[in-house]
Amino acid sequence: MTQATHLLAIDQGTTSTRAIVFNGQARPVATAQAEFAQHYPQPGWVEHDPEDIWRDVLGTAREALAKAGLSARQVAAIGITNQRETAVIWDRATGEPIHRAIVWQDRRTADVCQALKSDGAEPLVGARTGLLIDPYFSGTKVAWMLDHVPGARARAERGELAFGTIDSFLLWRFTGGRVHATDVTNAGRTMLYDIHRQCWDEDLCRLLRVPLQILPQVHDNAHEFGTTAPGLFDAPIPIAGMAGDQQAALFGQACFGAGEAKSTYGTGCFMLLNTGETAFTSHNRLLTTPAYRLGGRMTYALEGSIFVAGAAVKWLRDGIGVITHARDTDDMATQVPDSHGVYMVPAFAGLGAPHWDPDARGAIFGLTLGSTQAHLARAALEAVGYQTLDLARTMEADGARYPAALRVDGGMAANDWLCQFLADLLETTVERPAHLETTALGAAFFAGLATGVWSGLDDLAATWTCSRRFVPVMDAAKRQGLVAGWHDAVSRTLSRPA
Ligand SMILES: Nc1ncnc2c1ncn2[C@@H]1O[C@H](COP(=O)(O)OP(=O)(O)O)[C@@H](O)[C@H]1O
Ligand SMILES: O=P(O)(O)OC[C@H](O)CO
Repeated sequence: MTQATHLLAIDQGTTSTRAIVFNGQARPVATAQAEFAQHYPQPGWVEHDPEDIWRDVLGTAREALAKAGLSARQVAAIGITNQRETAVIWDRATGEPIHRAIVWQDRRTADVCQALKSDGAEPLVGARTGLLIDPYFSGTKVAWMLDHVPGARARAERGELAFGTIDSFLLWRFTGGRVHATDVTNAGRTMLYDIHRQCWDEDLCRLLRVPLQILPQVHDNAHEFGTTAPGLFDAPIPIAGMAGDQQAALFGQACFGAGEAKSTYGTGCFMLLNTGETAFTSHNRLLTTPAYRLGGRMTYALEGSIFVAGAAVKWLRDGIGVITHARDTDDMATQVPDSHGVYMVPAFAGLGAPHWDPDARGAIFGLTLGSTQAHLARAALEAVGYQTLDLARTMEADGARYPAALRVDGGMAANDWLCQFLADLLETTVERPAHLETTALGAAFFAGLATGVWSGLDDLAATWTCSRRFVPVMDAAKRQGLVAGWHDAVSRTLSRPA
């Protein structure tokens, strides 16, 4: 009999989908990737076509297995990790989405959120979910679809529709419509899930006008969720790991101890600090979120969420054509001694932590006739550093035990200039692992734990290796000057005074 020793991780991100095959030593052996279309039907709206996502997930999964020369029989399990909060509603009978997915960056429900805040709902939402009221989270997006797709609310109340974040939609498709489930980390981003009692919250469902019958079942991250339907692969594969991408990255970075943190630089940037079994409450507008649940035991994290990191670089490439490749920014930032006083505040999708200003919009300050493309590129990278610094300082202000070294990952962490700038600004060591695909690795870890490929966290921690450490070298006066300029730029970007 063929031994199943490999794991297939699906990383369904905001701009691309990756499938990576890992061997039993947690080394990637084959990767397939596909970028997909972003839809911006109105300013501030962002949508994805769930059919594009499913096509790419299946396509990249098959391609990665083929590249690895593996049969599905040699795969112990699939682990799914996903862009979080993005909401899909589909018909249970046909599996067809009733609307394009509303993406986490989408701001269309800003007014609904403002009304909820004005009605004084924020303390209840905070106490139950660990979140703030913001269009970022799934709940108001779900209600929007039920209200705007003709007949949807009535169908939802009759039990004909299912809601899920991307993980849940993919699980439904992988299992041929047999399983409607999610995991605690994705449920924890809906604004409908009580992260302390660990169940859907009826009061919040009523408040947000989301019928309970459309919600998925919620499980641990390492769990036998289901098995792939016949015909998808040359043999059925169990789906045994599921987690939101930021929590998967924390797990893939082996940040298992309280006080360990990582920052992931993809489309956005998300810094998560493991706080152990304590759900740490922020007094400075950070989020409390499930980090992972194993064997029914929850580990929590404190999270700082920045909506635009790599997205600013993508905008330089696709929006205004200043660069050809994202990686060009590394050389361009090095070519100039500084940003020439240019600051970019990338509030393209409002501002996340610690400002939570959905109405702020992006701005570039300090342009002169001497400003060049290189200055713009450098300002975009610098903005990512400054925003990370704001998160780190906010965590400190909350009294959270902050790590001695910050582990970084995500596509943008390949940028050496950015990693050095982060070390300089944060005045801390920045550690970059040998494999930047820690999000996918985290999903593989969960799937491997559920199926016995790995026996416990010690096994996983032993696989983590650092490829490069960046240590701070910038002098204090320079740093303080730069940071003061950033705070001035942010204060001029906020839609209301800070
Ligand atoms: N070398 C680089 N320097 C700067 N930005 C980069 C680099 N490589 C990738 N990026 C940016 O990182 C993002 C891709 O990272 P990825 O982790 O794949 O994102 P996601 O999972 O959100 O789709 C893109 O927005 C891209 O512009
Ligand atoms: O696509 P990413 O990797 O930037 O992640 C998106 C986040 O999960 C949104 O909360």
